[in-house]
Amino acid sequence: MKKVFDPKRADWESLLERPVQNFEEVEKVVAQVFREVKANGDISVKKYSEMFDGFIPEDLQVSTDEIASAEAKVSPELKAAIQLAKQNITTFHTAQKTEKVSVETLAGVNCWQEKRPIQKVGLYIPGGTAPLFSTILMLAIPAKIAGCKEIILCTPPGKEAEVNPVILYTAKLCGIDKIYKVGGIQAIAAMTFGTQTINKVYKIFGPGNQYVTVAKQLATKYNVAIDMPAGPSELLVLADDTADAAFVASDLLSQAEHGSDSQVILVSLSKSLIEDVETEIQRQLEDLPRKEIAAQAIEHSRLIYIGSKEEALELIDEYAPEHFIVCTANPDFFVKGINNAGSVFIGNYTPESAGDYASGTNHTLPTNGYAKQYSGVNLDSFMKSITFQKISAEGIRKIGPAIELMAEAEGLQAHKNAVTLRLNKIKASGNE
Ligand SMILES: NC(=O)c1ccc[n+]([C@@H]2O[C@H](COP(=O)([O-])OP(=O)(O)OC[C@H]3O[C@@H](n4cnc5c(N)ncnc54)[C@H](O)[C@@H]3O)[C@@H](O)[C@H]2O)c1
Ligand SMILES: N[C@H](CO)Cc1c[nH]c[nH+]1
Ligand SMILES: [Zn+2]
Repeated sequence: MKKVFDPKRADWESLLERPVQNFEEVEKVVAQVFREVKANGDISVKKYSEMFDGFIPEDLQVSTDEIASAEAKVSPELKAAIQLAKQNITTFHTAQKTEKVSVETLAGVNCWQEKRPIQKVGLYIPGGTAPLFSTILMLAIPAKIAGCKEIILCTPPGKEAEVNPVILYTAKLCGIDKIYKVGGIQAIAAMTFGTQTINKVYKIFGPGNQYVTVAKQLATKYNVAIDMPAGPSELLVLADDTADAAFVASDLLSQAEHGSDSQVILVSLSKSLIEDVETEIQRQLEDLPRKEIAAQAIEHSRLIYIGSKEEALELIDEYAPEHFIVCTANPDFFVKGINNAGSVFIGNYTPESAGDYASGTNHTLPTNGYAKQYSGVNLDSFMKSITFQKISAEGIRKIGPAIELMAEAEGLQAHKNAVTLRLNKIKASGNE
C-alpha cells in the first residue's frame, strides 16, 4: 500500500488515480456482443454465456420450481437477517416519497409537477465472484415502492447453470419472479434490445465489473437509461487519533475484498494512526478467505497523511469516493463540507458494511469519481417527473403579451400566433 506524507497539489492527480483499466479493449468486445444480440437474440445470449461464463443454459428463465425449491436451501437465520434488512431499506426508501409540487405562478397560471414510475426496469445482480443478493434488496425494494410495472432481473449463474438459492429467495421475497440466468455484457444487451425470452426495458439498474459497466454505458446509445456507472467498489476513510486502527483496517479490507480492481484510501491527520492501520491491515488480511483478491486491491491503494483538515477535505472532494467514512473528533467539518461522495458513514461505530446490507441506505453508488455528478440509487431513480399546467383566460391575458414578444424576438411566428389567436378571442368576447 503506497504511503504518502503531505503530498504536493501537483501530485494529487496521479496519487488519486483509480486502478488502470483498458476500456478500449472492453468497448470492442461490448460492441460485438451488442451487434450479435440485437441481430440474433437468445442464440447470441447463449453463445456468449458459454464463452464468458462457461455454461450453456437450456432455458434462460429460472423456472417457478427452481424459485420455489430455493427457499428450503436458505437457513432460517439468514432469512431473518434478509427480512430485517428489507424492513429497514423499505422504511428509508418509503420516506423518500415526496408531495406533488403545485404553484400558481400568476393569477390563472397553474403549474404542477407529479412523479410517475418508469414502467419497465431491468435489474442486474452481480454474480461473478460473489452472489450479491443484497443488491436485489437495494434495487427491487425502491422499484416496487415507486410502482414500476414490469421488473426483470438478470444474474450470472454458476457453471452448473444454477442461480444461487439466496438470490432466488431474496428475489421472491421482493416480489420478483422474472429472473434470467444471464450475466455480463450479454445480459445488458438482452435488456437493451429484447430477445425472444427477455423483454426490452426502459432503464437498467445495478452494479457490475468493467464489462457490465461499459455495456450499460453503450446501452444509453439505444434509448435505454441507466442508473449510473457503478463499477469496482471503493472506500475513503478520513481518520484522526480518535479512530480505532483495527476498525479502520477492517473497513478498508471490507471494500478491498470485492475485487482486485477495488481501491481503498486512508487519509489521516495522524501519522501514528497510519502506522497502526498499516500493521492492522497486514494482520487482518491473513485470515481473510478472499485474501488474494483483497491483497491485489491493497496493492493499488493508498495511505495519505495530510496535516491540514482544509486540504484533506479538498483532496477528498477531488477524489469523490463511492463511500466516505469520517472518524474524527469533530466530524462536522467534513460531514457538512463534503460535496462529492456517494454515501457517508460517521463515527467509530458506523462500518461501511452497515450500508452495504442492512441500515436502510442504498449500496448502489457511483464509483470512479462519478460522485461528482451522480447520486446513488434512490426512490427517484425509478421515477420520472412530469410537469403539468392549466391556464385560464385570465392567466393567458396576463402572460400572453410577454410570450408574444419573446416568440417574435426568436423569430418564431407560429409560437406567437398560438397566443395572439386566444388573446383576440378574449378581446372579441368583451371579457377583457
Ligand atoms: N458501485 C456499486 O454500487 C457496487 C455494488 C456492488 C458491487 N460492485 C462491484 O461489482 C463488481 C461485481 O463484479 P463481478 O465480476 O463479481 O460480477 P459481475 O456479475 O459484474 O460480472 C460477471 C460477468 O462478467 C462477464 N465477464 C467476465 N470476464 C469477461 C471477459 N473476459 N469478457 C467478457 N465478459 C466477461 C461474465 O459474463 C460474467 O457473468 C465488483 O467489481 C464490485 O466491486 C459495485
Ligand atoms: N460495497 C458494495 C458497493 O460498492 C455493495 C456490497 C454488496 N455486498 C457487499 N457489499
Ligand atoms: Zn461491499
